[in-house]
Amino acid sequence: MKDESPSRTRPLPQGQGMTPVRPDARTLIDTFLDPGTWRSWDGTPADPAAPGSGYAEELAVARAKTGYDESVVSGEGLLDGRRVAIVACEFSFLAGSIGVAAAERLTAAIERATAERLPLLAAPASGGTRMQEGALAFVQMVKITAAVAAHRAAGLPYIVYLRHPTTGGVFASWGSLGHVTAAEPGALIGFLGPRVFESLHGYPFPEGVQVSENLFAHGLVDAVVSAEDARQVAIRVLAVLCASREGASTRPEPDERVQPTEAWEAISRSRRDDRPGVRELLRFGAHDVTPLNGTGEGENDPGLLMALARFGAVPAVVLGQDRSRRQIAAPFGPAGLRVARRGMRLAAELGLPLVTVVDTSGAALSKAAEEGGLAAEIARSLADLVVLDAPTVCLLLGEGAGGAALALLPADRVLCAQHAWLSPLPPEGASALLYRSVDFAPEIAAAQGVKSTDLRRDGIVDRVVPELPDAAYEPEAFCRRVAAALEHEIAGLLRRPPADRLAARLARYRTLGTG
Ligand SMILES: CC(C)(COP(=O)(O)OP(=O)(O)OC[C@H]1O[C@@H](n2cnc3c(N)ncnc32)[C@H](O)[C@@H]1OP(=O)(O)O)[C@@H](O)C(=O)NCCC(=O)NCCSC(=O)CC(=O)O
Repeated sequence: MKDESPSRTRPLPQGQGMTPVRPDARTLIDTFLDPGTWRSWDGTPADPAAPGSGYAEELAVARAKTGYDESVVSGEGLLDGRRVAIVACEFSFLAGSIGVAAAERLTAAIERATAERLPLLAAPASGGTRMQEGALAFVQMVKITAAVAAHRAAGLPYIVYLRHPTTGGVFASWGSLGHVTAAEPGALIGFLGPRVFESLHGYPFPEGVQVSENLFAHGLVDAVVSAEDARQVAIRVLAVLCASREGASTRPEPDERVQPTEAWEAISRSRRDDRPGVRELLRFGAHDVTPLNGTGEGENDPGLLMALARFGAVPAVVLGQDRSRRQIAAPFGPAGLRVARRGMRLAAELGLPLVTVVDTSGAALSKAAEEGGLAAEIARSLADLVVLDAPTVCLLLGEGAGGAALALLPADRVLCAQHAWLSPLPPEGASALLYRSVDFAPEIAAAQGVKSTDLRRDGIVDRVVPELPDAAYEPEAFCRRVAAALEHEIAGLLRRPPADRLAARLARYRTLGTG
């Protein structure tokens, strides 16, 4: 569709910095899609205004002024060669507000995307419910939400790019339901519009709250990116979310005999500062990596890295305890587990394999962690994982101390790096518990069967990935070896019927130690 609109861009409101312009809906769509591939799905919208009314006049003026026939645009195109559906608001048309006709256009487009099994991209920018249409407009958010929920329930991706400004019922419905959500830099994103707030209360809404960057800081959006970068994010995300779940056959499992190591030596090696962690695993062993941010519900934890990625051909949601953040952040706590549980839901909903990476010296032990529900969150994580409706692989990568490790353990297949370990407490803690002294940690570690080969012997681990002779000496090669093992395991799981996979997982944990 060729754009004839006179309002291709809009100036930013006062006080929003120096960025001079924001793209209108069609410019945004042109930025997103491959050139020349856009096809509109829009028919002539119904006219909700009584002829001769003030509202009819406003609609006529908006149409003449903007070149748009309604506040939303819908259609399809190619994104890096992949067919996608797209819906976007045009703010210059009555503030991108949603009345019955706009809601109908949105809902029909979402339903068509679902019927044609297309990934859906949404780019709202709106003052919310159209005030001229009142309560009937207000309840339209329900049908839009129902359509989004059905799209997601069909296992289809929904990606949201929040633009300046997104407020009210739009933010509180289809703007906040993305599997992945990005926001425009410096954009005003909030529930109640600040102008309305000030008029109602007589003082301004606090500055710096309803802005993309603050939403990111609170784990409410995954990224703050320009429209050009949002295109690249969407391409990478869809490369993972739409990747084949067939489980292409990989090379046969290599014979990975490992040299036996003393437990204490393994523990010492696992604690080296230069040992590769989940970040190095993703850098050297994965591609199409997109970090996700926070719970989407107002919490974040720098100790938990969540990302979409591919290992070779296979896609995955990766949830990893991030050793690189230990020095600068509080230890992994209940918020980290809530972030992890978002990743689990994402995997289950989209049928994506899940990879958990255990590398923790123990959970946060603090007032905040206790009051934040650490134990309950470990329990919920265990409960979610053990019955998760997705192929799951756990990688014990380094330290594996206590409930924080256990919370990410249950999986169809469990891999363990040669010098990784799993223990109910850090060995020093176990020594203190039994002997009121930390001095017996090496002996206790040896006796508790915490090292990789012991874990494999006991059926807790399926496969040990060698370190030659230590992951810290060969980080790149080690990470590639681990990634190849992950790809192999995931591909194998994808080839199994889901019901068999789940039954085998439950049987494994039912019989551990007794079988
Ligand atoms: C979105 C904004 C921050 C944009 O500020 P700007 O300074 O850029 O623009 P502006 O305020 O001059 O608005 C541009 C024009 O759009 C109109 N306008 C804004 N929002 C509208 C709406 N929802 N319905 C109908 N018209 C609307 C304004 O009156 C103005 O008209 P003119 O140019 O003629 O003067 C602000 O408009 C705002 O705070 N809007 C209210 C947001 C909000 O609280 N929505 C909740 C609605 S109830 C809802 O959605 C349900 C729910 O909350 O669950």
